Amino acid sequence: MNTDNRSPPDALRHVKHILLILSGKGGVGKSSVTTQLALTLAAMGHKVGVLDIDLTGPSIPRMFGLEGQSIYQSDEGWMPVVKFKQGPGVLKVMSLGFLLDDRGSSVVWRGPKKTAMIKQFIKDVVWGELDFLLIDTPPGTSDEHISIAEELRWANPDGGIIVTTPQNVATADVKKEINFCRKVNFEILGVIENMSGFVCPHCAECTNIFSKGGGQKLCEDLDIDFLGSIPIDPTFVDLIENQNSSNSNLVELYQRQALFPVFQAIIQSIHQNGAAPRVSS
Ligand SMILES: Nc1ncnc2c1ncn2[C@@H]1O[C@H](COP(=O)(O)OP(=O)(O)OP(=O)(O)O)[C@@H](O)[C@H]1O
Ligand code: SF4
Repeated sequence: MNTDNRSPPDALRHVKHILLILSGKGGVGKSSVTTQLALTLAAMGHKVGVLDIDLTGPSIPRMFGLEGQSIYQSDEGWMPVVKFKQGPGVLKVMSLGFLLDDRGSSVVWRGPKKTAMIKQFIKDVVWGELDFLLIDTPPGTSDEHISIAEELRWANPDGGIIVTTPQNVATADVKKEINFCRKVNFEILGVIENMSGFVCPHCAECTNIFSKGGGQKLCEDLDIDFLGSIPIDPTFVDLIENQNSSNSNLVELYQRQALFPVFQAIIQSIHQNGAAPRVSS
């Protein structure tokens, strides 16, 4: 186990990119965006890990249809749950949700216990080789954020992706998230505007329910990248809500959804923002 706090933890030595998914407010679709980014990357043939550090309301197991799964602890550490493996594409998931006995309840923990758990999540999960590790954080800036910033200090993460909705785009919450990234020296990879318009299931026409262009304007004003907007897509909700743990062809199902090309474009703009891999292959 890693004891030198000036070098990246051993568990992250073979991880090429580390991205944090952040949001100023709850319910804007941060976990959905994390899930969709992971599925898109896996469908593109990447090795992907998802780490859910939302300790008070871990929703990632439900999003991947993995509720009820338990974690195997080897001599090296916790083995993440493998959701998908096909060709070069792999998707592994780790969440506090897998470690809770009563899966319906959320956890009320004080700062030191949260810090200890995040430390373990960063140091003790056996990811192996990954192209991307996506870290789903709780909304706002909380103890978990401070701890993750501290734990990743020597791991050189690529940076944070901020998820917002058109209604929340210009609010103080988003700006607080941006300030947090700047304070802890996380690169801001850009902003994703979620629930931006509604795609009609009948004719696929996109109607802008709220005003459009706020995310782009905010990014221009603050000199950060706008990564793209994601419409409300009822077919995606069906996919997430109706899957179960035996559904191993989730990635193929996902590729057929209207949102797949949207996420491919977002990943392309993340690439264009150009963080070099942390490790060479
Ligand atoms: N683009 C979208 N189209 C349709 N439904 C969506 C979309 N994005 C998110 N949702 C739905 O909105 C709800 C909230 O999303 P999600 O749980 O991802 O939000 P969150 O920001 O992670 O919330 P939390 O505050 O719990 O962390 C979920 O039911 C999800 O299925
Ligand atoms: S967008 Fe077109 S098909 Fe969809 S509900 Fe409106 S009128 Fe009907």
